[in-house]
Amino acid sequence: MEQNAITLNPIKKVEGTVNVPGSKSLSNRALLLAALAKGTTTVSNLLDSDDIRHMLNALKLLGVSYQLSSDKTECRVEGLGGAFTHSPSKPLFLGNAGTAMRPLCAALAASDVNVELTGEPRMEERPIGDLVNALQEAGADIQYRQTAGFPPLLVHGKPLSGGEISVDGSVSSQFLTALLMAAPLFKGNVIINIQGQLVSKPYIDITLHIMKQFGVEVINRDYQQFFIKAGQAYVSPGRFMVEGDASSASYFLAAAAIKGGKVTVTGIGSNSVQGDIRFADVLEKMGAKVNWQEESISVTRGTLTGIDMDLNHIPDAAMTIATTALFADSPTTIRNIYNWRVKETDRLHAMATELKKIGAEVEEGRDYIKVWPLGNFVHAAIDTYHDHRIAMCFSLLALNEQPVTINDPGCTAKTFPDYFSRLATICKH
Ligand SMILES: O=C(O)C1=C[C@@H](OP(=O)(O)O)[C@@H](O)[C@H](O)C1
Ligand SMILES: C=C(OP(=O)(O)O)C(=O)O
Repeated sequence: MEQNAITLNPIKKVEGTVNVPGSKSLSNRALLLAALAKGTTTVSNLLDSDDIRHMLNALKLLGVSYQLSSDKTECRVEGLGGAFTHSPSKPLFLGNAGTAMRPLCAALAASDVNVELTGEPRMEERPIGDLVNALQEAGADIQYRQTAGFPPLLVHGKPLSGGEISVDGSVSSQFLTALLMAAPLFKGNVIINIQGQLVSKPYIDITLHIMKQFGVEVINRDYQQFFIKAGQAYVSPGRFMVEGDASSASYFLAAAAIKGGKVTVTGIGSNSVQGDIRFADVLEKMGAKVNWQEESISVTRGTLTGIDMDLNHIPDAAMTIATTALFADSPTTIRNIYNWRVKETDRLHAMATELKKIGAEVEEGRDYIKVWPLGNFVHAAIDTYHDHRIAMCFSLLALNEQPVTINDPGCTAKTFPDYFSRLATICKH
């Protein structure tokens, strides 16, 4: 259900500290590996949001036992000690959570279960064919319920023997992540060869990092080939602490770069395994002052200058640059972001459309966006296309002299349900 629009009044200054909620990428990976591991895992600082709820609901239907704390940020998962064994009584509804759909598809294909994977209408437009092809090459039985290459899927899981498989990495890194996380369920050695140019590469580092925490080693041959030796199994690390979400941090850091005051985000810092912390380097390049601590990042304002950069390595946080660019003194070009088009919405088109509404000059290319600085903002109602990041990026427009209206602000529930109230804690009007 859509929420009423909110209007943010012009913000004069931002100042303060925000503790960002747990990382979506780490929360869903941790829950899945905890379910497959031997032993009990306590996942701490779990994100409480729609994407995580979909993973938790799916695990419950798959017969995984867990206890969730009353504030839903800690989960004690009883590991199965191997593949799933229980076929759910109804389809697993995974909303629009790529980090649930893709990894569950691979893990279930290698488990002795029959299951249907469904999602929101947009999920039925988000590609999964490259992952299904790779799994079918490994002997998996997966069928498309409606349209070839897209969910919903019927997975007739069975033990898979392993061997050499290839996956195209040029649409989403989540396909490779899914194969890597499922590989220890295969009986033999697994060799994964990458075809095409691997996108969103740092998310693979998150995957390898967490697999290691759960006791599985992957040999990474320069992101071209991955080798997972047979006989490895996930073992609970006891407790897994989820770091703060680096993409969620980007909005507060950008606000400081535009109109600080000093803003500090805690729960994430120089120690992070998430590629999206490199967003702070981009802000620095634009002219903001960035201070790194092991568990926090602080930003203060600078005179912002436009940049021309390939931001394929930070696809989610790169959206924040597209609205920050309005406040710079020269144009900004964000390159190599074709896969913005296959996420929560066609983000390249949506960003360009909404930026134009507030009077900005924008060029939308096949795989890039160019944004010119804006002097006179026009008050507009921003459509959010069920995309949490559009809502959060465009909230930054209130750092000018005009208000901004955000339609359906509740869409931030995908990864950051209380985003607007946390933003309010650092705003001075
Ligand atoms: O593996 C992950 O946790 C993610 C990978 C990225 O997707 P792509 O690999 O599809 O770019 C990112 O956009 C998404 O929000 C989370
Ligand atoms: C692309 C995103 O989500 P998903 O995990 O569904 O791919 C995102 O959070 O920006």
